[in-house]
Amino acid sequence: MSEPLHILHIDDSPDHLKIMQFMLLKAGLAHDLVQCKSREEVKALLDTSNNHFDLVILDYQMGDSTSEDMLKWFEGVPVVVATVHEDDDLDSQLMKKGAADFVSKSELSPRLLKRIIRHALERQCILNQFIEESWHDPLTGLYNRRFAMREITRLIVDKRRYGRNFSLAIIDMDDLKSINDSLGHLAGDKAIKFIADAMTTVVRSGDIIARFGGDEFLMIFPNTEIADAKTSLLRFLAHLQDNSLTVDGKDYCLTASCGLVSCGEASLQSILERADAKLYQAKSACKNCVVSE
Ligand SMILES: Nc1nc2c(ncn2[C@@H]2O[C@H](COP(=O)(O)OP(=O)(O)OP(=O)(O)O)[C@@H](O)[C@H]2O)c(=O)[nH]1
Repeated sequence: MSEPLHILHIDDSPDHLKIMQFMLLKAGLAHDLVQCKSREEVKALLDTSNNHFDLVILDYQMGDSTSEDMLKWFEGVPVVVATVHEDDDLDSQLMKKGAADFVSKSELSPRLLKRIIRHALERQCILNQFIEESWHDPLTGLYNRRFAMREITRLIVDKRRYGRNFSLAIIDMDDLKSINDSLGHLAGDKAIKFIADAMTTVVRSGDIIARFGGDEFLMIFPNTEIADAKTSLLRFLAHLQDNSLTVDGKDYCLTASCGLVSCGEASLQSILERADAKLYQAKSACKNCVVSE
């Protein structure tokens, strides 16, 4: 647990805001505290700044409605729900919806608060490790297809909201089957890893590389026009030409084919279909090339 902790406390009662401030002080955890009185204040805070919080303490009853919907607003951050309700089922109901813990305001003490915060942070740390692993491909260490789909969907929303263009390429290794057949499956795995490392070497920070499946990869270029994305892909192919894979003391030159598209107002499905069509052209032409729209 790295301190000071950045804690966001949300409660519509001025008294409870003061009590929580006091409890946190007495709990003796080094922290800085941001407090919000309404969901509008929270929204504005999350929209306008680059705030990252380590922990959120959320009042269950906000005005006439409950704050259950707000549990989704803090992905990857533990949310402890505090309430005056004495409902035996409410805690498990809230945990199922993503709350890290639940505390009754009438039972709250600095000691209990400190324990709840520590446990919530430790559990979140373990959970985040699992989440991180679930986004990665074990062979290459690259992001996996599931992560890539989520990122593309996020970029499509960004494009609609802010007009930011992005480019995307599907990359398919050339002739992996013949490597598998002649050198064995382990050498094929080594070749896949070699291609993945080459991609990692040439991309700019901020670009996203994922293993799409088998010997196919995705390169996603946020805020990038197609000409710049093409330059990165050509750099990648040149890197493959200049560096060879060594298996049993022999060097092998690997190549790949790339289908590149610019992603304007389009759906995930149509972006992938268009990129796949360009990849097909690259494979049909001569392989070891980039075909773009
Ligand atoms: N070693 C290894 N091989 C894989 C893996 N995933 C898929 N493959 C193999 O990769 C090959 C991909 O075949 P294709 O893409 O159809 O053919 P290719 O030989 O790469 O030829 P082109 O794509 O036409 O250049 C198949 O033989 C798969 O069995 C993997 O994780 N490891």
